[in-house]
Amino acid sequence: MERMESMEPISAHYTTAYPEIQPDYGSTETTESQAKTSSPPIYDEELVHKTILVGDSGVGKTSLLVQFDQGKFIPGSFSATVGIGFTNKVVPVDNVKIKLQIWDTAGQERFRSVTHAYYRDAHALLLLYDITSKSSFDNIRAWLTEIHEYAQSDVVIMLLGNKADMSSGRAIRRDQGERLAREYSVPFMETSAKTGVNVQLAFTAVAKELKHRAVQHPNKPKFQIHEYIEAQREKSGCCSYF
Ligand SMILES: Nc1nc2c(ncn2[C@@H]2O[C@H](COP(=O)(O)OP(=O)(O)OP(=O)(O)O)[C@@H](O)[C@H]2O)c(=O)[nH]1
Repeated sequence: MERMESMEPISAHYTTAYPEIQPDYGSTETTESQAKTSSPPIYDEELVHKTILVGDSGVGKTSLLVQFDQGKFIPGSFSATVGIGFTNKVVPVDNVKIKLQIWDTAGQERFRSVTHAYYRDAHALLLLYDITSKSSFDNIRAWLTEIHEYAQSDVVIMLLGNKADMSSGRAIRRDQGERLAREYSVPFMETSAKTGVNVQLAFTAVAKELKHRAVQHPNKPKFQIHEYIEAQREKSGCCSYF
């Protein structure tokens, strides 16, 4: 297996040095005492949620992250990601700051054993396919098998059909993405790293889910990521969920 130290940084604003962050969602003791007093749970803004972008090479993982981080799309020749690196983003949710540490992985097969090692302590995985690439969609099942093998069972998973702006080259209908997402009970939406459609929504929905998991109050209804996405879909008329 390749050693992480030997890998090149993905870009200037990423770093390959990975400080071992062990997020703490709050001890059981705290949750129990909060339940007894019914006091509202307090979100710890120091929490860092490890979020990983995965999917075949070329589906647009780096582009999605650049669009989310910098609000821009850099067209031109495709340069495959080497290794793995992260960028930190703070997402405001309900007046608190959710810290996402977003890892961009290399989709190429030769890096697969390296990226597996990162799944173990991931809190969220954004799994991408390219709506113009049937093979990237067909490979989603294999990705989900790997995720279930290497990631924690309670990891937040979201399926994204990227390059939604390329309607003329579409190979996968939206309802095919919806059906696959329904089969695996994961939220789904189509995104475009080029136009920015649903890019903020994808990360915000994940941040909201992670926040609610961290402060889940026994007397309060569970946050429904599907309903949240549906509400947003009504506004943008663009995405689906399950
Ligand atoms: N039209 C369009 N092109 C996109 C979109 N997202 C990415 N691309 C293009 O697709 C190509 C691959 O994008 P990347 O972001 O490098 O793909 P990746 O998934 O990070 O690839 P690996 O690093 O090899 O895993 C690039 O030429 C991008 O410009 C999109 O939403 N729309």
